[in-house]
Amino acid sequence: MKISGIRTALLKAPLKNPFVTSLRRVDALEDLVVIIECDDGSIGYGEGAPTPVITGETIGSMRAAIALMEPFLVGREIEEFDTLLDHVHSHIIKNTTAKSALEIALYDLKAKSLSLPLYRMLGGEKRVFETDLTISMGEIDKMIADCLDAVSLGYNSLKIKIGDDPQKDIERIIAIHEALDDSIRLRLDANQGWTAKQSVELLQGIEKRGIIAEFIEQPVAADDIEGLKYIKERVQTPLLADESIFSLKDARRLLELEAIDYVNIKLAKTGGISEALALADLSSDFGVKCMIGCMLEGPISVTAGVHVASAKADVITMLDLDAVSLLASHPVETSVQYDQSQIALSDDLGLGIFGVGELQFL
Ligand SMILES: C[C@H](N)C(=O)N[C@@H](CCC(=O)O)C(=O)O
Ligand SMILES: [Mg+2]
Repeated sequence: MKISGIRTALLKAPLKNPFVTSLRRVDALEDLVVIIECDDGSIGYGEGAPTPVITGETIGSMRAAIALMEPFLVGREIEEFDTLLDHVHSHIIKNTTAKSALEIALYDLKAKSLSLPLYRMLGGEKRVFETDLTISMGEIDKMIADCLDAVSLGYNSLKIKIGDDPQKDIERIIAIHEALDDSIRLRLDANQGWTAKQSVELLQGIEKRGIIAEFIEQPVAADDIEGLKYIKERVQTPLLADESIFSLKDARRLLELEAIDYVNIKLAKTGGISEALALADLSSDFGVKCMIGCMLEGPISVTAGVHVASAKADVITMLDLDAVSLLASHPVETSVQYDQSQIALSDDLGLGIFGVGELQFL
């Protein structure tokens, strides 16, 4: 099974609602699909959504990074899998979403070459997973209405985007907590919006009112490691690192410092599946559980995340793989079922992606 070509295409999809965090507002999904073709007709699908404010990438930079790696991959056999992964990672630093998109397509092909669903190749099982749903940051009434809608659709965990204004954030959390049944788990994501002091004041404030969220995600700037430690020592709410952890080195530092309670693994940050698996193993060695998350991205890369969740189900105990549910429609044909909070893996080979509809090839 020899790689005969690599093509990239733009995937554009409308959202049900604008996606708003403290870092950015997005009105429609635009990401990059990677299609690796082999001489026997096999196709591997990959995908990645550039998130300039988090990974520093754009569609243009992803295309350029993939073009740089292409000559090292085309003409090689899928059976040389480890060498292929090595090429993805060794010719350029950073560019993690581009690397992830390529890796996902290579893993899809490798699993197909073994006639296995990807999760089986990775040692996982066919399972149904439960994801949360993200509630975009906005006015309190709208956020409450969005939360109630999500609950009526069966979501048990809501990820509340905050972080633009600590005072307003307290009001949002209190109002949302009051509006919901206690059984609904609240995950708070400030996307780096607060200082360490503000985080402690705010979290202690809501804790005094009896509100203990499932976790607070990335309250402070990505490089504010001392800030994370300062918060962890002063609040009861568990602390989850997102933008602070891309690599194993990032994670090891935070885990050794005991500065966090949970790790958010995203393929777009780790540079794909291989490092995501290693990050789950490293966290497990430290006795720390993980969430697998996603950017605002499409069904191919989110599905890759579900396979990883299956492979590392002992340590990946939480899913934030809601990006497919945030889309109003998309052209990807997949046998992995996305039904609101429920995501069900299938028996199909590789990722379980059959086609990508009409895409704009670049
Ligand atoms: C979509 C997912 N639930 C999410 O919130 N992901 C990111 C934000 C990514 C983006 O801006 O595209 C997160 O911070 O966890
Ligand atoms: Mg986050």
